[in-house]
Amino acid sequence: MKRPIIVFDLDGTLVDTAPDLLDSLNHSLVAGAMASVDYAGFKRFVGQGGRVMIERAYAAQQKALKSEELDRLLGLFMTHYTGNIPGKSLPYPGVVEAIDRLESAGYALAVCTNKYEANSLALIEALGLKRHFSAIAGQDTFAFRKPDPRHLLETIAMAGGDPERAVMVGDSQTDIDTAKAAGIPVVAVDFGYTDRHVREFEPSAIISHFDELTLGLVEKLIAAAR
Ligand SMILES: O=C(O)COP(=O)(O)O
Ligand SMILES: [Mg+2]
Repeated sequence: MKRPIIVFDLDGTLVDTAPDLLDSLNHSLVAGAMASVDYAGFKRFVGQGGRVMIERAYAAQQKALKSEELDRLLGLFMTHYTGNIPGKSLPYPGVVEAIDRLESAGYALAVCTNKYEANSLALIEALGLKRHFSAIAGQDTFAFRKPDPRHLLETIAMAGGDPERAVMVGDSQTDIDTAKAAGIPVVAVDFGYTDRHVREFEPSAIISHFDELTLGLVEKLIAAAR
């Protein structure tokens, strides 16, 4: 029997990875003779993985970027980021308790992220959370990635979850658009990485702390979606 499932985004939702992503982004930008970026810039550039983050930083500084140079800088970013895992990254307050609560109630848990799969696995493992997740799918796990709804639907399938009893939890427009396109209710956290408030993207619900991700809320969202 397929299980009800909660699918989490990773960066900015389950784990506050900003300090490490920002350090690695700036490490690669400085190597490309670019100005480094601050947290506000980072929040605009993150969301589609390292390659797009570097491309967006160049575009914001109106600098041309050849594809070989992008490959080189992405390599530097990846080596720096991967070698530093878990760095300063920590789960957001209440994540561990929410995981326990949902698991005890019979929900399968999964991660659907635009981070690379290897980095996602290494980070979740280093934080001691891997055993809780039935599937961890990154941007390179399938041939498509968020906002393509198949990334979410295939993650649910990989985890043995029931798409009719599924909820996505995310921090960005990408997550909200993905879930809506998949016909799955979506809870937005309002503390993640987006330069516009998540309410503008009209998620099914908004929470400001994982304590608010109650069984009552997910049951209500699943019932309303059927
Ligand atoms: O690292 C990124 O760019 C995005 O990662 P996320 O999908 O887990 O938010
Ligand atoms: Mg995110």
